[in-house]
Amino acid sequence: MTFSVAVAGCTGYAGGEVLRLLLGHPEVSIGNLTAGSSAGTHLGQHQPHLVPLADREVLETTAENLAGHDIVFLALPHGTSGAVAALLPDEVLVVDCGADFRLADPQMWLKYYKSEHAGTWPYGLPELPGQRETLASTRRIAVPGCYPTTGTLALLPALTAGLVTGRDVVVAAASGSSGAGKGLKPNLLGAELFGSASAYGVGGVHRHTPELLQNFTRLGADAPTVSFTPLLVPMSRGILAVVTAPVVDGVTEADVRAAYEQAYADEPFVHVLPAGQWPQSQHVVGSNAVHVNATLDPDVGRIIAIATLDNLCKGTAGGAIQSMNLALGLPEGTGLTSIGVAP
Ligand SMILES: NC(=O)C1=CN([C@@H]2O[C@H](COP(=O)(O)OP(=O)(O)OC[C@H]3O[C@@H](n4cnc5c(N)ncnc54)[C@H](OP(=O)(O)O)[C@@H]3O)[C@@H](O)[C@H]2O)C=CC1
Ligand SMILES: CC(=O)N[C@@H](CCC(=O)OP(=O)(O)O)C(=O)O
Repeated sequence: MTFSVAVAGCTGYAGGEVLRLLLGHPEVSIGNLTAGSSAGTHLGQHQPHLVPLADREVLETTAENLAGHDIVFLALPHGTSGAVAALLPDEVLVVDCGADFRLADPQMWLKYYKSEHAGTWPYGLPELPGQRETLASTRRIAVPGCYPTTGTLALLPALTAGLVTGRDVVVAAASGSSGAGKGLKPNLLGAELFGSASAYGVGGVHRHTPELLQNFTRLGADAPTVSFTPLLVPMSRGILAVVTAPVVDGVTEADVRAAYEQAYADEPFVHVLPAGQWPQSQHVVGSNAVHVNATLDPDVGRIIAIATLDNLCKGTAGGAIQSMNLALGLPEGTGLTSIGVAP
């Protein structure tokens, strides 16, 4: 049996990557494709790389067009998914790539998104303790933001092993421009982007800050604090996060090494690099892999953890399909690869 899938937001970067991966997934068949103002056009005009789907008509995003499928992916702008999801039957597996259902605290939603909170769904990060069991029995999945996935997986072993408390965490993460979606933003025009690196969302205002804190709490931190600064760098895909945090007294380099190797020993997509080798975004492009490494800076008593992933793959569509597989009872890695493209 194959599962039929509809994709809303098929003309965007996230929707396009969902479709690229679904085309290689042996257990699904691709049904209706919908978007917003592009309705009535053909997918090939927007996603020329998805050749087998080039002649598909892009439909309007309505309940009727999304009905009759086993699975619906929503790859729509923030604040759009809630209304669409409300129209879908409970038995349909709905996977939201947007932020609408990620946060548990409505006050945090209001503070960072400045709109009404749509609700909270199971979080699509299987690497969190106990999360595979939760995902296995759900019909609603909130796919994490790309920075929170990277920052959380960078610090997870240190938090779960009790090497850090989760206070005074600093995350600086550089993203490729596809993270911003297809819509042009002033700081993303070609002349400003290429040949230049820049910071944005500075001063604790980026909406992924509460998502990082929510994840750190989930990993055992008591009242965590984080200073998160996103950076835009001239590459199309990829995120590289540098995460530092004070270690508790007595933690050694050997403790750090052991914590990372143990935490990820059985993870299919998270790879701890050999000691002294540091993640590079190029190595995970096109794959669902996360490359991680960590060390101790003894002079300042801080752990330095570095992680990289492809923002459109493990950071969005790949992570979404990994969680989908769990919810469908399929092997978790179906249709996904941990092998990147290099150089
Ligand atoms: N890019 C990334 O790395 C990541 C993105 N995400 C999330 O995925 C979602 C999509 O992001 P992304 O693909 O980057 O964005 P894009 O701007 O590239 O694509 C947006 C998509 O939504 C459609 N759309 C826009 N407005 C509406 C509407 N009112 N009704 C129906 N469809 C609409 C667009 O269709 P049309 O062509 O008709 O305008 C397009 O298909 C966002 O919530 C984003 O946060 C999550 C993690 C990472
Ligand atoms: C470079 C860039 O602009 N990145 C996006 C993050 C994209 C993402 O993963 O997050 P959401 O799903 O929450 O949109 C940003 O900072 O808004």
